[in-house]
Amino acid sequence: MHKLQTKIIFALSSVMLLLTLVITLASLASFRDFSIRAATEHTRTAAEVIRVALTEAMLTGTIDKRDSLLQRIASVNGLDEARVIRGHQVEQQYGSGLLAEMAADPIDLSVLNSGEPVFTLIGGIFSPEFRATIPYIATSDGDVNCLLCHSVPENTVLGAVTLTASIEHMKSAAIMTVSFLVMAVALFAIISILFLRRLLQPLVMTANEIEIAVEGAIAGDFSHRVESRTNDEIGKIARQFNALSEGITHKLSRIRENVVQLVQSKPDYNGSNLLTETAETVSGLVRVSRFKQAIEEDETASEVFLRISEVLEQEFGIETFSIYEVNAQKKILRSVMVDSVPDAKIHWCEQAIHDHCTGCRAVRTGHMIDGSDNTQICRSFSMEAASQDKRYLCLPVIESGSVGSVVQLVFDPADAQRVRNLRPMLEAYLREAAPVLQAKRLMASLRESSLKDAMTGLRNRRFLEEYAETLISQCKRRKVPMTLLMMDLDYFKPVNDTYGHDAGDQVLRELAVILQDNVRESDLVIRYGGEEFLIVLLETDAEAALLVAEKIRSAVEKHKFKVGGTSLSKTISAGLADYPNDGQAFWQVLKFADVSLYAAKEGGRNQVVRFHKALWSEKGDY
Ligand SMILES: Nc1nc2c(ncn2[C@@H]2O[C@H](COP(=O)(O)OP(=O)(O)OP(=O)(O)O)[C@@H](O)[C@H]2O)c(=O)[nH]1
Repeated sequence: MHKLQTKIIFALSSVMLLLTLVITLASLASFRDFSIRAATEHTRTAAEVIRVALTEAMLTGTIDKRDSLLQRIASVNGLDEARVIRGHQVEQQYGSGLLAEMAADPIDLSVLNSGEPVFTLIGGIFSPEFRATIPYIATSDGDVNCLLCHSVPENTVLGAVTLTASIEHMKSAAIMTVSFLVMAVALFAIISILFLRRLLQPLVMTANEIEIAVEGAIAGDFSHRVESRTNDEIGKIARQFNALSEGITHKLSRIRENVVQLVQSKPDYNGSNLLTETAETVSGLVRVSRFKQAIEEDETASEVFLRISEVLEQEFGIETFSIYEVNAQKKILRSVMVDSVPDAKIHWCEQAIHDHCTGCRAVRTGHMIDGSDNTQICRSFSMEAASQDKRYLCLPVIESGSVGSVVQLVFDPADAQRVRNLRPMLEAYLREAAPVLQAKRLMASLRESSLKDAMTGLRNRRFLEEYAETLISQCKRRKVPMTLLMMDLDYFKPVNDTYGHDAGDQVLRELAVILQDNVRESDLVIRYGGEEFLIVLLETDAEAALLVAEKIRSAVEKHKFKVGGTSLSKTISAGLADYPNDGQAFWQVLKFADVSLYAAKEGGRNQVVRFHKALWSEKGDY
């Protein structure tokens, strides 16, 4: 049975039981009282009858026969015993009389002494009897003057009569009445309980349905409805509960739709808690928004990649992954992160994708590649990883319609479902990252181009201004030399004058290639001015730099510059100075290289001059 119903019926039964008990006790008490009163009256009457009979016997002289008189009276219905005892005065006047007429017990004695009647119940609860011991008091009033026969003062206790009467019939009547009352109360209780059960049924059923519906709601299922059975408050509760459930479902559905739009993928809520899942997705989106704010404030694309790697590791618990950056122009793919290690070698894919980014299926198709069931989907997935039964999921990061980077998750088959579940949220992160990465890359390339000379593709003077101090401090820290080579084409003005400015530009472009080809990749070739070039030879002392300068001079001398339809020979002059021998400050060494170049021009051009103190001493300290 249901708890509420049990409680109410138990309470009602208890009340009924208590009521029965009270009624029974009250009935018994009143029956007892009634029985005593009736018996008292009955015995008083009998006592009076005996007195009159005894007086009559005395007057008619038949007092000797009083014994049989008393026996006859005692046999009257309702009386069990009638016994007369003599008082002390009568005993003195007439002797002690019959044996039965002597005081038999303490009650007799106390009545004879006090002159007060005693009425009491005897015989126990199962066979109750009423005993009355009533005194006969001498009086001159009334029908007969007692004092005529008894020479005693008025009000003397002449004797007493003890009568016992059975009250068994009263007990039976009481039991009958009480039984009837108990049965009536029990009947009333049964009818009340049945009625109450019927009355409680809708309440209990509604409460049960609400309980089931609330349990469902706690588990995220708001589809349960409660039947409205009555038109009273219970029915109203059911209707209002349904309205509440519908309201929540409606609002939750709207929140869910919005969340679906934000995540751009319908989350799989099957068998899961809708409310908890939605709340978790919203929290996830808040984290995505914070992530977006953080990456927008980051300086470089590398920092953004680092944050993506932190999200993968800390939020999604993925420790094995790759992040690739696509260079669409060169069609190469750079590994920016492998298992949280920046700029690590390609590990989870075949190395070939580095030189051919289209080898990566995600780059080629621009779609997510799910290798959680079949690793053969992408041929570039590392054969070694596949042999270890690793699976993968590659998510392209689309920047303005093309793949800018790829995030590859690598996991065990047992983790496949978990990875599938977190995919929508990860995609939300990547969607936020895409425009930011694009902006960072654009900024980087703008910055790069602002530091480059557009015509020759060499670094420009602005670059030098930015990095000069860094170059010197690097050399100082690593205790390595550095030589600056200042170069200038000889008689370049006539080229412009004779062949035109475009021809002059072509000569400068070809010269830039010659310069670049004759130095190491780590050296810096800078277009310093119009036809003036600076080469920073890192970790190179002046002796070694002299050889490089000579090699360049010779290469320029041998080169045939294509100008218009014809070819042209040109020479170049160079001046060089080194750190730390010639100067300690970058701009000082540069100045000395320039002074040496001037000396080379002065010395007849097409030559290399190494700085020496004499070139500057006339001009004083730098
Ligand atoms: N076509 C072209 N000419 C340039 C550029 N920058 C500077 N020039 C020219 O380079 C010439 C430099 O001439 P000058 O400084 O007189 O020296 P030069 O004729 O090379 O003779 P020396 O340096 O003394 O051997 C000038 O005519 C400039 O106009 C450029 O970007 N393109």
